[in-house]
Formats: sequence, C-alpha cells, structure tokens
Amino acid sequence: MSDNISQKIEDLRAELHQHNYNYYQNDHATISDREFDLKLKELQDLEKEHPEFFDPNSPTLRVGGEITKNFPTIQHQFRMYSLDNSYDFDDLEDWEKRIIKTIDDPVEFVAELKYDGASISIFYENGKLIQAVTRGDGFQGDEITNNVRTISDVPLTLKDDFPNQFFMRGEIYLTRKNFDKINERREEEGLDLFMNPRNTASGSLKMQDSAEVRKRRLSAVLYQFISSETPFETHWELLQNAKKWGFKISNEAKLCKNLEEVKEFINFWDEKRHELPFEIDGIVLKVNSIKQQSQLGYTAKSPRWAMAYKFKAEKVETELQSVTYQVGRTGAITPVANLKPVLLAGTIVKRASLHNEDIIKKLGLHDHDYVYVEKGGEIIPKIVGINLEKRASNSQEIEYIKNCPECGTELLKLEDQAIHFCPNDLHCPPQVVGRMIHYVSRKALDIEGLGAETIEQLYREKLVENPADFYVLKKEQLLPLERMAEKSAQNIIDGVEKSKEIPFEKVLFGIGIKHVGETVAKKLAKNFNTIDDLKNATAEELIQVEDIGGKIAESIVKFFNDSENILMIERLKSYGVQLEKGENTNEVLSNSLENKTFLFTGKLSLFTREAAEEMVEKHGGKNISAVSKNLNYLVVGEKAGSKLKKAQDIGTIEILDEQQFLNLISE
Ligand SMILES: NC(=O)c1ccc[n+]([C@@H]2O[C@H](COP(=O)([O-])OP(=O)(O)OC[C@H]3O[C@@H](n4cnc5c(N)ncnc54)[C@H](O)[C@@H]3O)[C@@H](O)[C@H]2O)c1
Ligand SMILES: [Zn+2]
Repeated sequence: MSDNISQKIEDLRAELHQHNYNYYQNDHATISDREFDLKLKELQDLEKEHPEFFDPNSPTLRVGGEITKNFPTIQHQFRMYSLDNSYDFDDLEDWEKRIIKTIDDPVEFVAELKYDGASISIFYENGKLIQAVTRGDGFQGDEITNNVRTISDVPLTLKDDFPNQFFMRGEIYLTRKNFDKINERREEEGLDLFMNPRNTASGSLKMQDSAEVRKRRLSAVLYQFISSETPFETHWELLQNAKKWGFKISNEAKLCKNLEEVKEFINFWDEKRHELPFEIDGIVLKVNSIKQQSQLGYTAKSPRWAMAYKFKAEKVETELQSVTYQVGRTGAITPVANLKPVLLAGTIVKRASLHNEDIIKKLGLHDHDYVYVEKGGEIIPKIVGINLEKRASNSQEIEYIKNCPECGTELLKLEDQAIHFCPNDLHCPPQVVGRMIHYVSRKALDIEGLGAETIEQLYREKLVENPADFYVLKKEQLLPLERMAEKSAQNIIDGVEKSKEIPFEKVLFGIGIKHVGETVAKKLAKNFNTIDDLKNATAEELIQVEDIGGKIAESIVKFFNDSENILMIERLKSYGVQLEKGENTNEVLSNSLENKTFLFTGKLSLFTREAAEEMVEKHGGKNISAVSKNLNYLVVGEKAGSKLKKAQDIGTIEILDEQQFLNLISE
C-alpha cells in the first residue's frame, strides 16, 4: 500500500517537474494551467497525509522556474515567492480564518488583477534603474537589465520623493493587440505562430538581442515594493506613492475593507476581464497592513499574507457540425471545427481551431460529436473533450484530408512538423493572393490603396496573378470593381508607380522567397549588388553570408530555378522596379530632425553609438563631435562625464536619456 503511494508521489513529482520545465524554460506548456494546478493539489494532499515521503525538492515546495545559462545569475536579496491558489469563495474564507488565528485587529485587503506574464524584480538606487532580474527559482534569477530597459512602461529614472534603495517587483506582459501584431508579422514571414501572450512575453525576455526585445513591445505593471525599511504602513500607500515616483501601477487595484468587498471585486472582474486589453488569469489578494504581513510571514513557497484567486476557464458543451480545412497564405493547412454557436467567455463561439491531424486523432473526434469547448490559455477556443454518452452509434471517425481543398494538390507533411501544407505555392489560390498581399505590405513595396480585399477582387476578376501584373493595371480596369471610386483607382495607380522607388532590399523581401524575412533580405542586399548576382549564386556561396543557413540558401536557389519566378523578375525589371542596389543606400525615414545636431556620450545600453548616429541621419539630423553652442541635443548614457557637465554649463543644450531620444525620433 505505502509502496503504491510512494510511487504515486514520485510519479506526480516527476511529471510536475517536467511541466515546470516546459512552462518556464521552453515557454511551451503541454497541459492547461488548470490541469497543472489540479495535479499539484493532488500531490499536496498526498504529501500532507504522508509526511514520511517528505522531499525538500518537491514541486509543492519550490518555485517552478530555473535560471538559464544565457544570462548572468544574480542572487535575490529578498526571495521571490510564488502565490497560493484558491478557486472559490470557500477557499478564501478558509484563508481568512487562518489569518484571524494570528491577527487580532481587523484585516483589510488590496485586490489586484493577476497579470499573466513573467515576474521581474528591478533594483533602483538614487532614482535610477540599476538592475532587473527574473524570478528564476526564487533564490536566484537571470540578469536581464538591458532587455527590461527596452520596455517603455519601466521608468529608467524616478521623480518626486523616492527612497534611496529598493526593489520594485512586477509583471512583464504583452497586450492582446501587440501579441496579435507579432503573430500577423510572423504569419507574413511564414514563421510558426506563438501560442499565447504569456509565453511570448516570457520568451521575449530571454532573447539575447535587446533590439529584438524592443520590437516585441512588451508592457509592464509594478505591484510590489520591497526594501529592508518600508517607508509606509500599508501596501496601498506604497502603491499610491510608487505611482508618484513614476511607476506604472495598475489602475484597477482596489482597497477592500473586508472579504465581502473582495468578493465583489472578484465577481466584477470574472465577468469584465474579457474586456481588458491584456490577459489576466485571476485576482491577487494581499493583506494591506505591512505589520500584519510580517506577523503572518511565509510558507516554504509563498507568503501567508497573499493569495491568488484563479478564475475557472469557462467550459461549454456544443455540437460539432463539421470539420473544414483552411489554406493559409503560406500554404499551411489548419483544420477547423465548425460548432453549433454557443456563448463562451462573453463571445459567441462558432468555430474552434483543431491545429493539426495529431490533435484530432488524440481527441478521437467523430462527426457530430458533442464536444466540450474551453477558452483557456489560448485565445482561440479549444475542444478539450468529448461527451461520449451523446455519440451516435453509427458515427464515423474524422478522416484528415489528403488533398488541398483549394487546388487539389496532394498535401505534404514534413517530418519534424505537425502541420500539413500545400506545396503548390505558385498556383494555389490563397497562396497566390497571399504572395501579392505580402508584396504590397508596408515593409515590402508599401503600395497604399491596395489592400487584401482589393487584391482578392482583382484576382477573382483575373486582372492580377503575380506582383508584376500590378504594373500593367489600367484605371479603366479598376473602375468597374465593387466599391471602387475614381479617386481610389487613381491612388492605386499612383501607389504602384511610386513603388518603383522602393529600395532593392525591400523588393527582395517583397518578392516572397520562402524563409527570406526582412532581416535576411537586408543581409542579402548588402552582399549582392543585383538580383542577377543573387540568382547566379550557388548554395555554397549563399551560406558564406552572415546569418544565411542551409535552409534559406536552398530556398533561394529553388526560387530562382523556377521559370515563372524568373519571368516575374524580368517583368518587374522591365517596369523599373529596383532590382539592384541604388547609389543612395542611406534611406531616409523622415526629416523630423532637420537642422538639429546630436552628440552621444557615456555608456549607451539601449543601442550602439553607431546605430544611434545612423538613426539621427535617417531622420535628417546631423551628428557632431564636440559640445558647443551649435549642439542641440546631448544624449547621455551611463557614467556620462565632462561632456555632460560642459553641456549643462552652456545651458541651451537639451539633455536626453536614451529613452527620451527614442521618443523624440518616434514622434
Ligand atoms: N501548464 C503548465 O504546464 C504549467 C506549468 C507550470 C506552471 N503553470 C501555471 O503557473 C502557475 C504557477 O506559477 P507561479 O509559481 O508563477 O504562480 P502563479 O502564477 O500562480 O502566481 C505567482 C505569480 O503571479 C504573478 N502576479 C501577477 N499579478 C500579480 C500581482 N498583482 N501581485 C503579485 N503577483 C502577481 C507574479 O509573477 C507571481 O510570481 C500554476 O498555478 C499554473 O497555473 C502551468
Ligand atoms: Zn493548394
């Protein structure tokens, strides 16, 4: 008997360690948070009943994360704990009872949203951001200061009457909107989509290149002040003051006099959370009085003075009406479950993604099954189970399609990938349209007036089939189209004409060679002067170029081996599209800094001096080498010395930190 239990405990521990690893290290969970929490609870209960199997390394006693080898490891001066979970009001009442056993005075709570992101601890000294560290295993974490500096919600310098030295803890997260943008871009570039904002935020923080981190447009909220001396008596006052010092504090936090008010807060947000621009997975409750907090103290893993309340993922049952298959613009096939419409988490759900064949098989889905649908960590509703009792006896198992529903071509599946795709990239309608949409997109040829819808129409009318066709479009052909006024038709014609000025590197990106994203296109344009040089390059030669690997090289060679592609290129050339490097490779982004002079000093951490000077030039400004009356802006990094002093003495020079400089050029 006890052998069985010990085995069960060991199994659960091993399984949970693995899930922790998937979740924190790989940013790719394989079970839902709820399932994880249930297993953890099961282990907790078993350990409580059987203290003889105690193990200090059990996942019940440890914070799940770990440090990585990619960043310097920093010991936390104050340990970073996890939170205990509660799932209903009974759990909360039990928690209050435990508190009352220790505390005699009335207890107030601060209720906060539980942002679903990655936690961070940021050290400030004399009002300056010094260091940012991840939670790691709670005792030590990864030092990711440069990455955190790129997040505009995190102040680099403080204002007002801040304490000398302290840590601010908070959550780095991604808004739904920025998450969608990242995925749209990834889709354009033919990359796998990210699963949810949480693991994207957490993964972004672990990138080595902080310039890439900046592009992810992360957000941050700060929710905890930590120091050996606390300047206020309550958590609530600390939050209000932190706001004055310049921190982004959640506007939704609320001071609650008692548990009743806490419950109201929870009920409110359980319903309204879907309207927030970011995801939360629950509510966090904290005892307001700092004195009471220290009386309550900590368990091995979490503070006794705080509690997470986790929302239930809503789950509903509905009928599967059919499975259809979508062909993406890159040829990827996505099976979609069409459902009998049902209300879930505030929206009517009619469809759920089934992702790929393996998932359908794993579910064992039959036609017209009654399925359970959940909106959990993923944005898109998900089928999490089947009500087998309602299955018709003669129902058939869903059989995955063998051919492309759009063009009939036999589908392919790469060994290391779960998805099928249609290899007919030149003639499969969604892929043909996708390629043209990509060509006109902002980062490619940037043809205004030509949106996805118009291109679809033009394609249906057989007016365009590949990007070269845009250049022979006539106004008379456009005018008969639906909702096409004289002016919009002229805009398209003008936009197409203007695209002939777009530089080579963007054209290279635009023609849609698989695996050639924006950055790769830039590298190629640096190394090959003309499209013909690129066409004539062998795979071996291509691999010599920085950042070009075998997969990309192969794809380039394949592209130029296709006669239709060659024909398109020749046509583009004949219409005057830039297919070689122009003389003026220094592209100009704006003239917003015209007549303004800049100088950079000190240790820069958001960008290199070279990159900064390039930015100035691209916006029409000028870099000069010394501080004088002619200088308009001095941008100071860390440890700026004599130049800063001299500039201050002159008095007319505007002094910016790095963030302010970025704000200036993005205005
Ligand atoms: N699906 C999986 O495989 C898997 C694996 C491991 C963990 N998980 C999930 O992660 C949870 C455990 O993660 P955890 O240890 O980070 O605990 P947690 O997410 O349950 O709670 C602690 C964290 O909440 C965050 N937080 C957000 N808003 C906050 C606020 N206002 N105040 C204080 N903290 C706030 C902080 O980052 C803090 O570290 C599990 O309960 C589970 O749901 C899932
Ligand atoms: Zn096809």
